[in-house]
Amino acid sequence: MSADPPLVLDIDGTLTRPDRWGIDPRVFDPVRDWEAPVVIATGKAFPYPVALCHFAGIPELVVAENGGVVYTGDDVFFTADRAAAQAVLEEYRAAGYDTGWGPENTVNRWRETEIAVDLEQPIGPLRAIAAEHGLEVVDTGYAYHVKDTAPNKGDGVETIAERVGFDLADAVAVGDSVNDVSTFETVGRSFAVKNADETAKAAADEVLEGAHADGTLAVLERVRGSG
Ligand SMILES: O=C(O)COP(=O)(O)O
Ligand SMILES: [Mg+2]
Repeated sequence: MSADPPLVLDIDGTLTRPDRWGIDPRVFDPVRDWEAPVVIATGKAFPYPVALCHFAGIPELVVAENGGVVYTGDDVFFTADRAAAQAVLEEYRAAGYDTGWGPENTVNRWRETEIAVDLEQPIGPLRAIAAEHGLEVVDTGYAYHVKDTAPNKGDGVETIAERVGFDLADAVAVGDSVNDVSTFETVGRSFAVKNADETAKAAADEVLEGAHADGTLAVLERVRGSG
């Protein structure tokens, strides 16, 4: 029997339940039993994917903060710092807005290279202030990410592949939004779940019939043993 291909999985919209929030519990078993590296590549802050790997019982191979933080299991790489995004937030606040997460939010508490803003907040002034600072705002459908333009998930996945020693051409990625496009461009086979945004759908090799974890689980079943 041939080996499983290396996997690159996004979290929100990809491993989640059809009602958007929370990991679909059905993904834990196939991910834990996967006989190849599984990389979690997310826009969420570093502790979230680390905890997901921990509780799933798999090695911690993590691209967090849209590529701002990369963890190979041995080394942590930071490809941006938070200062510029923090300055954008201060200016956004001075203009009368805020992140929308509340005063003691856990969304940004451990975020080291970018700032996330709730989708309910006005994006116009956020984009304008970010642009003045040379930063971009990425809308994942789950948050606005104020970030340096350089980091992306795909480069992070490449760093992990080099360190762990797998071939990117063999890897399979599943994702749902614009922040997964760089991943899709980096791996051999890419899949967008049905709920994916138009940018992710256009970049993927294939758009799945299943939404959220339904789509992802179907891919896992299909590519298992095909590596
Ligand atoms: O943090 C977000 O906005 C989305 O997270 P994701 O990249 O895991 O989908
Ligand atoms: Mg996502």
